[in-house]
Amino acid sequence: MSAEVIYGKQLAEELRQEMKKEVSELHKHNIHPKLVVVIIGQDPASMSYVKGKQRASEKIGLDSELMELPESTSEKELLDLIDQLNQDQTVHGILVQLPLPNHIEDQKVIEAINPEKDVDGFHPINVGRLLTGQETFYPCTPYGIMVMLKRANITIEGKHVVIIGRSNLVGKPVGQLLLNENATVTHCHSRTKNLRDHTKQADILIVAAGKAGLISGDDIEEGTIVIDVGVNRVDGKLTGDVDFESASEKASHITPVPKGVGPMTITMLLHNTIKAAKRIHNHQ
Ligand SMILES: Nc1nc(=O)c2c([nH]1)NC[C@@H]1CN(c3ccc(C(=O)N[C@@H](CCC(=O)O)C(=O)O)cc3)C=[N+]21
Repeated sequence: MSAEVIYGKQLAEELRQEMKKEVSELHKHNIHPKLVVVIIGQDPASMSYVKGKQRASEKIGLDSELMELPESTSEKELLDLIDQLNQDQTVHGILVQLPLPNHIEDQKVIEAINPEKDVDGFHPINVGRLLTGQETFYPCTPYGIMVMLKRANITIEGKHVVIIGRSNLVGKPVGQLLLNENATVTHCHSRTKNLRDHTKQADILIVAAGKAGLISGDDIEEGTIVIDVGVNRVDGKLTGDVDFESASEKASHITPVPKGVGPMTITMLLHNTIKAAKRIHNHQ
């Protein structure tokens, strides 16, 4: 079997066209959704992601501001800035690019963001809402994965989904979203024994481990749906966690890297920013 490739990039473009129309409608009601992205330091990979977010925001007509702060920024300075952005009526979404330098505690920064402006969906309030099945900002990568599965007409209810990875950003929340939609979810991670025994049982395999080449065709059964969330740089090239060539011979569906999950992550960030603006302005 040769897998159907699910191109997040293509779906992302469709969705962004719709969002562009929605933003111009909001402008007519004097609502100008605005995203502020804060980046500390100059890590080249992080810089390239935030530039991508910036470009995508502008393309659909969002107001967007990139705040580039030096590596030497103190935790207090960052928290003060967040406080300012929380109070700024013109700002609807705040994203602080992770990872942060070692002298700043990620969780402290995440908790400082007003949950109503938390377009990443990382604030404990929003995490708790997701856990209890309430309406909230869903983290962008997990949300993007759900939209991709739906648009590919993949049924989630009753499926056995195996997730490799348990980060707060991807592994845990994607498991929660899938559980909320009645999947049976298994989480594997770095201490899991006999990983292949688990991956072979997956109807849907989500790989978010951050290890290039972790999964190959030998690790899955025929007909598995494979979602590759890896963003690894190997010899300067972006590659996922899955060996695409061997896995696509057995999978029924597979996402590539690049052009797979990544563009959907950015798209859901745009979606969350529009949603934040509508909520703050009490618009429908
Ligand atoms: N607060 C926070 N929120 C995040 O959502 C967040 C973060 N920090 N830190 C880093 C990770 C990583 N991430 C990506 C987003 C888009 C692509 C993406 O669009 N990738 C393109 C290619 C981009 C390229 O070639 O460089 C693709 O896969 O086709 C990748 C990675 C968001 N993250």
